Amino acid sequence: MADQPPLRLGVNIDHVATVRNARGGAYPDPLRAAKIAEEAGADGITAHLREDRRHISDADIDGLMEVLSVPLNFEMAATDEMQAIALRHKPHAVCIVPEKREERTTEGGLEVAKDENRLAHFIAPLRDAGCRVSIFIAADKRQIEAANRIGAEVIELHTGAYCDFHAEGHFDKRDDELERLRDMSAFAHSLGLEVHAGHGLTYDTVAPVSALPEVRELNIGHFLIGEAIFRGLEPAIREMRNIMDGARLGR
Ligand SMILES: CC(=O)[C@@H](O)[C@H](O)COP(=O)(O)O
Ligand SMILES: NCC(=O)COP(=O)(O)O
Repeated sequence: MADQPPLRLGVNIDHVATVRNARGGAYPDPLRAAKIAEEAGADGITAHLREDRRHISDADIDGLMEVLSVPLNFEMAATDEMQAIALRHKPHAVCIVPEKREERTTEGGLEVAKDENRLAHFIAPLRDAGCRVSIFIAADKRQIEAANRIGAEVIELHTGAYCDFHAEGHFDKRDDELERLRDMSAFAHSLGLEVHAGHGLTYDTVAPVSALPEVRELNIGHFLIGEAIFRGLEPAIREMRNIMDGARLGR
């Protein structure tokens, strides 16, 4: 275990903006949260500029590009509007995610296999602009193969079902999902893809995913922002970092 490559933590600050937008003001500031996350050991910051701007705003992305000392992973839907914003900023990374206005949070992964030709043309200029392109998908062989064919360098496996089964106490189904994540991360790695994972991860669910040898980065947000209410953002992130590192080292 000890010779595994380091596991990066991307802290998603979307839901600092959710709290800010609840009152329509400027507090709490997602940029301040991002700087605290940097101090706490985040290897990157993730922000999802949704079409409906329910949390992260265009100004937040402008500000993050100005103030961050760690890479920005810009999550976006595969739309012309978002592509233009990404090409204007040229963030370190873009992650293409599915989006439905009526959803409460990201449901499922991007259906790459049904939209290969359009997505291949959509991500090409992003890669040409130097952005590392990631595709947010379910742990599904067909989607992984399609993501590889369209030229993505990275896939991010959706861990929502694994986390939900854990929270609901359906531990057999949880373990089946974890097995799927294990198999599909190894399969994606065998194709030469870099493997990330995220969505719904908590202190109780992060260790087994951290121990998957091919996983290089975890993106975690909602739980950390919630936990920050009780213990502060820096301690919340440091605890997540400790659990990830311990699992990686087989402790
Ligand atoms: C793609 C993903 O899993 C997260 O970035 C998630 O999108 C956070 O934003 P929402 O909670 O608005 O879905
Ligand atoms: N891509 C996953 C992410 O950025 C954070 O998801 P969550 O921890 O907020 O569910």
